[in-house]
Amino acid sequence: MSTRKLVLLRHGQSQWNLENRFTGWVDVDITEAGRAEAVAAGKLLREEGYQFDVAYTSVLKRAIHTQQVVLSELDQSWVPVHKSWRLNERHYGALQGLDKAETTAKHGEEQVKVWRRSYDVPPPEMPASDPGHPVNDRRYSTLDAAALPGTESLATTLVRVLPYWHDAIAPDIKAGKTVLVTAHGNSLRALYKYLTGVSEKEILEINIPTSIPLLFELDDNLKPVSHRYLGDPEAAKRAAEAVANQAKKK
Ligand SMILES: O=C(O)[C@@H](CO)OP(=O)(O)O
Repeated sequence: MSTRKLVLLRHGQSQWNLENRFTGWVDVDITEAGRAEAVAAGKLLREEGYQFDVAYTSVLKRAIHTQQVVLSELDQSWVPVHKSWRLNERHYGALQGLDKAETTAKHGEEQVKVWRRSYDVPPPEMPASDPGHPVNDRRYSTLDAAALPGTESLATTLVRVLPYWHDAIAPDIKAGKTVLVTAHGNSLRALYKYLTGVSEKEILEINIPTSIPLLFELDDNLKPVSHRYLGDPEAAKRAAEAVANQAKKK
């Protein structure tokens, strides 16, 4: 049996992470701090000798730019990159743009936790007439409009991530390639749930911090043998807790 390496990486701090707003498919960039986080992730991967053969990302610039910084830091900017909308963040529906703490003050902690972390309850839907709906965005114009969401739960996010996993990412890993996937808090939680098989209840407590590489070692059948954050485990734990607490009332 050989062990295959898959590194999952959430983008560095974005402008709306900084402003504590629900983001979803809104295409905000990383901040200077986010760029520094990406540099740090790249350095860590370089120190540990990672050599990627292929990289995957979403069609949102916070993930794309984070990945470019990481590959540049590794001096592996030549690595082929594939972008897909299927790796986008979970669509946050009508919550996109709202302040997380204000939303909690208005709707209560329990409701906001359900919207943020439950497995199958989607946030309120954004109508297709909203200029922010993906049917009105040129980058998705070649896709079937029926596939474009106005909101998503983690469960429906997983349904659209999985075909890309099976058709593109998994075959590369099976072919022995070392793969980097740079994506988003919830599209990565969907993949995390699929890979680890954690329950719908357990996934509620899983939070993915920005720009800390999460290494999965997989067997020949792509079953995880182990998974862990690279670098200081305590720092990763603290960063994940900070994500969980973002919706706390001020
Ligand atoms: O706003 C978002 O799109 C996500 C990730 O930043 O937020 P949350 O952690 O609340 O799911």
